Amino acid sequence: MSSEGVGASLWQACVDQLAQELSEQQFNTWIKPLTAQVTDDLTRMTIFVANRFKLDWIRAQYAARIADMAERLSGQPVAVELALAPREIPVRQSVTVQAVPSSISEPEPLRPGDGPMGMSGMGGAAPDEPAGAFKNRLNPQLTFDSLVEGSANRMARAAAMHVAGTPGHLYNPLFIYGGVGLGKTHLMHAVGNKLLADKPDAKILYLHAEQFVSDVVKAYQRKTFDEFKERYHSLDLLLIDDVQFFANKDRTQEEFFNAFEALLAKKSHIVMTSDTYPKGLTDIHERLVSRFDSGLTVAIEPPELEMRVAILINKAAAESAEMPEEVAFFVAKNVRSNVRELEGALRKILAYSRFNQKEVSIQLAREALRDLLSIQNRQISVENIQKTVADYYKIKVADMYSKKRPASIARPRQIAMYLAKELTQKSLPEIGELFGGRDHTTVLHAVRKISGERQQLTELNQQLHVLEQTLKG
Ligand SMILES: Nc1ncnc2c1ncn2[C@@H]1O[C@H](COP(=O)(O)OP(=O)(O)OP(=O)(O)O)[C@@H](O)[C@H]1O
Repeated sequence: MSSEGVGASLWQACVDQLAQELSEQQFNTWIKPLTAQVTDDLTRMTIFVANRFKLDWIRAQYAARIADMAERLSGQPVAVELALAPREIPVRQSVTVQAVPSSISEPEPLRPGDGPMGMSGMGGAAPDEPAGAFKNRLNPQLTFDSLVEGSANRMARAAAMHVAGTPGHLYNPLFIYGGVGLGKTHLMHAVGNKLLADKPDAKILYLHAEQFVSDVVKAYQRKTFDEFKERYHSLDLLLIDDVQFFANKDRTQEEFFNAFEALLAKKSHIVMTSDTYPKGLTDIHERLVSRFDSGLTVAIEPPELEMRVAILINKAAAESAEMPEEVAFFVAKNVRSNVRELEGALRKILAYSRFNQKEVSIQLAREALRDLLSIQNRQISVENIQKTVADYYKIKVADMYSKKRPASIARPRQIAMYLAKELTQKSLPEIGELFGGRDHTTVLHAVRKISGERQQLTELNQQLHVLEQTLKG
């Protein structure tokens, strides 16, 4: 075992990466106190933890993630063991965690408020948070300043700024919707943080809809509805994330309706997010849906290329790292789905660069992202999209290139064109060529039509999700 040299720098690279991925509070509570020893051949890493409680927590929440990280950085599997720090308890107890793909190893998410959570620190209260203090659950890092503006979020951002500046007036409630990882949560925290900066006494609460459900359940069990009402109805600003989670929860919906009415009556502001626009929500009472829609409803779209580049450059600068523009373009062209994935790619590149002590370049980005790029190269070709879409809608693959125009064929063809634009790097003329030599304007029309309808038609949106998941494997 060695506590210096290449082993130590592997551990340090993991720590650096966790420092970027976790909130400051999570990092300071859980990761900072750890020490580790790594064998010189980098096959085993032993992490020392102060006590059993912490050991269990690290094992459940971080061990597999660290193993995965170490494997990516060193290019070989690293067995991660956890041990009680010898200082406290002399007998060493250890658990072995093998590096496994992160999709499998990712610990079950906790309910917000139960413990530390992901990067944005949603509801992540450390166990030793003082009892009784009013917790607004805002993450101070998620501000307007750190949110890159682009056409994808311009309207939502402007509305959110307005609400933060003059809450209780226009756009109440503000309903923000869009796909995963596009910055809805960030925007909500930004509203809260700005209002808090302007009015430090304002009573603000950010919470995930699931936390509200769990608060209703607790109030039920403990017969504490008066306290519950007191707490929610007295707020100046309620920020509630992912309200689609209220589906089928009648009592929650009733309590939310009451809180909603009480808050609006006293000119408190409500900001909500969801994965779909209000009328697209399923299993939520009509009276609530119509309330959701009674202020301003705005969408956040996936960021376009230039915005993705700007986000990468900004985030790298926030880490005091160099990100040449050509590298940012390379990454932005390859990671197109959402900002969270873009951040993940950036973290991999920076960790890889630090660990290998190499400057960030396209070549380095290619190496750091090789898994991601090989998945893309392997799986998503226009031919693959055509075949998958044809199978899904039960038409012949040949109809993708044919001139036939009945809707039962033309529509799947347009969907396939849309997916080809979304999921591959082909240009419009190239896609047109692969669809039986069609003009690029035909492809552009299809892309615009399907992406517009996707925002309005829940069923189409769901079908596209299924197709995307299938194609991405
Ligand atoms: N325009 C942007 N500028 C900078 N960072 C952004 C931007 N949009 C999103 N992010 C970052 O991307 C990550 C994902 O964003 P966020 O958690 O707000 O997404 P979301 O839309 O709430 O997703 P979900 O529906 O999965 O909760 C966050 O770290 C956020 O800070």
